[in-house]
Amino acid sequence: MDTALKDNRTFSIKRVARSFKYAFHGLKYAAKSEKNFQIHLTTALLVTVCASILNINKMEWLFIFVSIFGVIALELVNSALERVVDLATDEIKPLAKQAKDLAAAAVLMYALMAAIIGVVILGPKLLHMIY
Ligand SMILES: Nc1ncnc2c1ncn2[C@@H]1O[C@H](COP(=O)(O)OP(=O)(O)OP(=O)(O)O)[C@@H](O)[C@H]1O
Repeated sequence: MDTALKDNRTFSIKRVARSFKYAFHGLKYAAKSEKNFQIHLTTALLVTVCASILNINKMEWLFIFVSIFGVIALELVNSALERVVDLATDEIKPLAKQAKDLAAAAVLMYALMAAIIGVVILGPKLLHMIY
C-alpha cells in the first residue's frame, strides 16, 4: 500500500509515457468505431483547410482550435460516459437515460458555440472570396 502510494507520487517518465499510450489507444479506438467522433474529425479537417485558404489571423486560429479541440474532447468524454452507463446497467432506467442525454447535451452546446465561432470567423471571408 505504502509502495503504491509512493509510486503514485513520484514522477516517472515511464508512467507518463504509459498514460500517453493509453490516451492514444482511446483516440485510435474512437477514430475507428465512433461515428460522431469521425464526423467531428472530418469537420475539423474541413474547417482547418478552409481557414488556411482564407488566411485567418493568429487570434482567429486560437478561437478555431479551442472550438475544434473542445468539441473533440467533449465527444470523447461523452463516449466514455456512455460506456460507463452501459457497464452500470443493461436495463432501461430513467437515470441512465438522463446521464446519457445530459452528456449528449453538453456536446451539443459546445458544438453550437463552435459552429457560431466558425460562421463569425469564416463566413465574411468566404462571402468576400465568392462575391
Ligand atoms: N439504459 C438506458 N436506459 C434508458 N435509456 C437509455 C439507456 N441507454 C440509452 N438510453 C437512451 O437511448 C439513447 C441512445 O442511447 P445510445 O447508448 O445508443 O447512445 P447514442 O446517443 O445513440 O450515441 P452513439 O450513437 O454514439 O452510441 C440515449 O440518448 C438515451 O436517451
